[in-house]
Parts: sequence; C-alpha cells; structure tokens
Amino acid sequence: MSNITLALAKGRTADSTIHLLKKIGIQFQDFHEDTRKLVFLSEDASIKLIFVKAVDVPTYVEKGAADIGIAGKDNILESQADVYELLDLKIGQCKFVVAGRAGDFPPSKQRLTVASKYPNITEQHFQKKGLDVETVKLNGSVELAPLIGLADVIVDIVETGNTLKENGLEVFEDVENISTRLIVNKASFATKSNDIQLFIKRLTVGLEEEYENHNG
Ligand SMILES: Nc1ncnc2c1ncn2[C@@H]1O[C@H](COP(=O)(O)OP(=O)(O)OP(=O)(O)O)[C@@H](O)[C@H]1O
Ligand SMILES: O=P(O)(O)OC[C@H]1O[C@H](OP(=O)(O)OP(=O)(O)O)[C@H](O)[C@@H]1O
Repeated sequence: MSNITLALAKGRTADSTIHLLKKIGIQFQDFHEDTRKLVFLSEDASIKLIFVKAVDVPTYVEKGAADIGIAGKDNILESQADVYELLDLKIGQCKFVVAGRAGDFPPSKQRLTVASKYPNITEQHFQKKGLDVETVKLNGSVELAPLIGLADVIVDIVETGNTLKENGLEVFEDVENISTRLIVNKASFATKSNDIQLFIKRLTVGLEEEYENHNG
C-alpha cells in the first residue's frame, strides 16, 4: 500500500523530477511525457503520485490532499501556503526579476504600474522597498505589458534572458532565486514522520550523487 501521496508539478520541470525519482529507485511504469493519466503508483507501491498543474501543488499540500509536493519556489511563495519547505532539488533554476524597457530605469513616475503572473510576490517586493505600486495580474506573455503601455515594469521569471532580449527589455533588479523545492504538509510531517523522513533522505543522497557526477 502507498504511504505517501506526492503532488508533482506538470510542465517544464516534470521530466527532470521523474528522472531524479527514478535515480533513487522510485519508478512509475506507465508514466511518459505525453500521458493524460493523472494518478500513478510507484513500482514499489510506496508512493502515490498525483500529477497537477504547477501553480496548484502548494494548495494540494496545504490542504492535505497530498503529503508532499514538488514545485517551483515561485508558486510556493505566491500561494503563501502554510507548509514546510524542506529540500531544494536544484531543478528548474531561474530567477524573479523586475524588468522593463531598456534604458527606462527608473521609470519617471510617482506610482509604478507593475504587470505580473505573481501579484503577491510583486506587492511584497515593492512593499519591502517602501513603494506603493499598482499591480496588474496577467496569465502569460507578461513581457508585452511595458511594450504597449499596460505597465511600467514587470515582475517575471528569467532563465536564459532570451524573452526579455527579443522584446527589447532588460533586468532592472533581481528579486529572488527560484528552483524546484520539496514541500510537506504540516500534519503529515507529524503523522507520517518515518516515511517522509526516509523519502527525504533518499532524495538527499540522490541529489548528492547527481552533484558529484556533474562535478567530477
Ligand atoms: N524559463 C522559465 N519560465 C517559467 N518557469 C520556469 C522557467 N524555468 C524554470 N521554471 C520553473 O518551472 C515551473 C513550471 O513552469 P511551467 O511553465 O511548465 O508551468 P506553468 O507556469 O504552470 O505553465 P503555463 O505557462 O502553461 O501556465 C515554474 O513554476 C518555475 O519554477
Ligand atoms: O529567460 P527565458 O529563458 O526567455 O525564460 C523566461 C520566460 O519563460 C516564461 O514564460 P513561459 O514560457 O512560461 O510563457 P508565459 O509567457 O505564457 O508564462 C517566463 O514567464 C518568461 O516569459
């Protein structure tokens, strides 16, 4: 019987996460890149995996529908979920930045309008700086906002920097480093302590091995 339910983010980090789990001996036989299936049982029957939209992982874990979640720090921060964050899997590394039209920093305005997929992170960042901003929540293609006058700046993820560059934008300020993290439901951490600690230990060893393989 499976003891732990693990919510895993669909999308660009899923394959690397599945690969890491495989390395520590947790395999899902019927999992493949294009699957439409949402629930999987590991071959050793120790883990039930639910495959959910990245932004929803913290919700599943906070509500206890999953004991453990693997998701980006961006979605964990934005959700403000009351969960334990216990491990950095170093997958999906990127960063949050404030960006805008090249050469336009600081925009000559009293109250900035900021477009972002992440309104909570945006407001917290500017609040810390003592700046009152108007936040416009978008669901994608955020880089468009400063180009057509919807916002003065954006708060978004940058990985290679290609999207900013191709749209004539530049980084004004770094906000936070992002990577894939392991989160745990607070009640599960108490009631399933042994199973969860063992899982974390196996993952930690797997990550150390990956690190050693990459660094000679
Ligand atoms: N270049 C990147 N852009 C966005 N997210 C990235 C990038 N590189 C790594 N990530 C990480 O990958 C996670 C999942 O990203 P992905 O774009 O697949 O999900 P999503 O945001 O739910 O997708 P969608 O854009 O379809 O809503 C992010 O939460 C983030 O932690
Ligand atoms: O620095 P880069 O390597 O160019 O990556 C950053 C881009 O990738 C993400 O967008 P995504 O592909 O998720 O599309 P979206 O605009 O629909 O969110 C992010 O929101 C940036 O737009």
